[in-house]
Amino acid sequence: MKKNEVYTTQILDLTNMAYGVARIDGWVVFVPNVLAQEEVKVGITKVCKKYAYARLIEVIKPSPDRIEPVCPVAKTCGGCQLQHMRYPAQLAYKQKMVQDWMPEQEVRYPLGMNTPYAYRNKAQFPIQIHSDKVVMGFYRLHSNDIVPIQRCAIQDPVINDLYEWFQQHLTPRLAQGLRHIYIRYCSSTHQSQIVLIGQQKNDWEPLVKDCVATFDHVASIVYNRNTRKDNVILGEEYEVLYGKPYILATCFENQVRLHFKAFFQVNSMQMEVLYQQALQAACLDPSMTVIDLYAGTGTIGMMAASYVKQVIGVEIVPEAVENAKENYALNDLHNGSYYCMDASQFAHAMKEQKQNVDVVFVDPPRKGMNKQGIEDIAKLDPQRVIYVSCNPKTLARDIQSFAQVGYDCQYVQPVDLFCQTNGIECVAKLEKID
Ligand SMILES: C[S@@+](CC[C@H](N)C(=O)[O-])C[C@H]1O[C@@H](n2cnc3c(N)ncnc32)[C@H](O)[C@@H]1O
Repeated sequence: MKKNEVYTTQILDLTNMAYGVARIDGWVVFVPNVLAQEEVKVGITKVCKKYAYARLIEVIKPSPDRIEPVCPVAKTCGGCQLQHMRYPAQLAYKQKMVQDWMPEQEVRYPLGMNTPYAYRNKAQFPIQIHSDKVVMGFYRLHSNDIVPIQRCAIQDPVINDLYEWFQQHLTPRLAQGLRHIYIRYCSSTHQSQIVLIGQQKNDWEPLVKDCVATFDHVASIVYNRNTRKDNVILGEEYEVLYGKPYILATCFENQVRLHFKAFFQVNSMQMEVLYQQALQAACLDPSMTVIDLYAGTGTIGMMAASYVKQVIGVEIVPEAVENAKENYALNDLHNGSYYCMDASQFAHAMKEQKQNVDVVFVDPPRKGMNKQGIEDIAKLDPQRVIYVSCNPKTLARDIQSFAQVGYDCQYVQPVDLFCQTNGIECVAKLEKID
């Protein structure tokens, strides 16, 4: 098999990265933008030792699940892998993907959105200067080239408006040294935040004034200095150019003070569906002590706080911990204490104190938990662990580790927070084996 060769083939299946799988002359070939059972014409783009990649040239026999993507750059932009698939088929695909990672678990049908577009409350647009022109957009799949999009179909329209405004107003002089513009918008409070990320601060005062005068929802503009050479987007130092370093969001009836460095689910509507599932699985009562590990700004803990005796929260980002403490006060909740610490180390230290714990919520980043942390949680002897995860692969691994220390997974409920993409959130209910 050689690069640029053209083949007609059948797509057998989709991988969890939403690549179609074909078998051509004994080679496994991965093709984006196709669906299972389709007959397609493809061109080979890369040949590795045992497999190859190809691009779609033509769909000869389309799947009944194929639709025309809403976005004109869906095929080239790396953001959405599934825009060409009907939404019910996306949900079925995600259920199968989660089930494939954990064949022995009960994986329920994913809870999806009625309108699976315009949901994202946060965007990070890379910026480059080419031939004295500012280029903003999203990265092309597996590349650092920017696809200069017009409006993104999964972003909140307010973020698209801000993005268009910056496209028009950022001159090469003002964009000098900038790497990203990060925009967050909370529709429930109608507040947006803009973070200019780069290596140098430019004369942005007129731009800031103009932006604030144009959009009544802009509540915060921040310069974040990032001189790192890797692909971590945010740096440590920052300077507030307008407003505060945080904006206000909501989670259920609670107000959430949200620092730009603090995590917040990117789909606010489905975040509440997800947390409702976590709450339901937790079966809380007023005598209980609950731990909220990987707590962010305290959103899960605050939701639980009114049902239990006390909540103890742990989070590693200091600004998020500060927000969590402020958020309890803001919402007149008095039974939460939050600590800035590594979650596993906290579980270890708590075990020494022999404190009674009834339910543990864990919501780690994509890499999941470590075995020691899981063992230490088990030594706290909670009745149940509610595991919220954005990565079914590490969730499957950690469910097995919990099983080894006496916790049985009762079910896994996927919730679609990332419509049109191959991402999925899950809630797993783990119960102590008596
Ligand atoms: C998926 S987010 C969940 C946040 C929060 N539960 C929410 O829903 O908004 C994971 C959080 O874990 C935090 N984190 C990452 N590594 C950590 C660690 N080793 N110990 C404690 N928190 C950590 C991150 O800063 C982030 O806030």
